[in-house]
Amino acid sequence: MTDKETKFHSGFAALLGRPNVGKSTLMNALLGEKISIVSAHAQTTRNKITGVWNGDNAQVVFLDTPGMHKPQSKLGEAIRQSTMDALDEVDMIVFLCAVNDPLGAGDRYILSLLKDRKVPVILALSKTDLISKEEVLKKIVQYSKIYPFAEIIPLSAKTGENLDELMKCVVKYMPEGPKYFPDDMVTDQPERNIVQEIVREKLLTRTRDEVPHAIGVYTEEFSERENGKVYIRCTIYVERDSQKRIIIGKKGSVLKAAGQEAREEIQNLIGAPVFLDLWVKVTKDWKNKDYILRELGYKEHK
Ligand SMILES: Nc1nc2c(ncn2[C@@H]2O[C@H](COP(=O)(O)OP(=O)(O)OP(=O)(O)O)[C@@H](O)[C@H]2O)c(=O)[nH]1
Repeated sequence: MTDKETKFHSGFAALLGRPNVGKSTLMNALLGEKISIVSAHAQTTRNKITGVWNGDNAQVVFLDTPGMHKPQSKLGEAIRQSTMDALDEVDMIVFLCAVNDPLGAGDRYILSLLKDRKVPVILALSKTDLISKEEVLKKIVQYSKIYPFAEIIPLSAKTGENLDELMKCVVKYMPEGPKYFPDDMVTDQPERNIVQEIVREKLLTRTRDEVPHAIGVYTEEFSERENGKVYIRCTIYVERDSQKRIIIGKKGSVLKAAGQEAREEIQNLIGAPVFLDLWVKVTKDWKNKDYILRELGYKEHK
């Protein structure tokens, strides 16, 4: 074996893209485990989630970033800032676009944020299963004209097409380095955050038309009880009384069904029986309240 083959490569890769292009789906396909929430609804990924990919002689730590867009509120600003901070720490960027979306102002905005950064950017053109090969080729040409991408890889997280190719490419740009995390660790996201994301996903899938983006979930307590059960209490923040009524539903039906589904998923994840206690709290304009942003992990505690 030559020296080159035995060297270990490792580093950090940020996954970027407009909302709904399939970042979470790709992450899950690459890592083979549900670590970040997937929903047909845009803007569901709020926290910076780290996934760890292990290959032969290589390890890649992914930072799954929230959908990037021009900030409209303090929450939006905090999300964008945390994304930009993450970009200064990575070894490379994977910019994900859906081939069936027209190349638009949103993509150009993200690329304008990337242009001053020194790290290579790979363009991953996702959802190739949705259009013909000829159309995919046209897209590749179109994108190659607007940014000096290090590589362009068409892929589908649904069918698995070119996922190996993507990882080969990512590894190629990783510097020599240590194994940062043990093999069996897929994410370093604390269980509390995963719980929040699951509860939020279950509520959003039931209420997305009525309360889009108005829900924030915070895990107040996560403790193991003597009887072996895990007690979890979450507060669900909404902005108005009317939204609280929607979240709770007739005779508590919405909250109950969402809670039951979330509980089952959390149980599977942590492998212990769970008691999930959900409380809904109306906090006007919670998206602009600094203290709640801090609680939700978007700003440092002072
Ligand atoms: N046909 C097809 N659909 C896909 C593919 N990847 C993702 N999707 C679908 O696209 C939608 C959005 O996927 P997500 O993974 O939630 O997107 P995201 O970029 O993480 O979204 P945000 O969290 O809002 O930033 C879901 O309905 C997925 O099932 C793909 O390769 N092919």
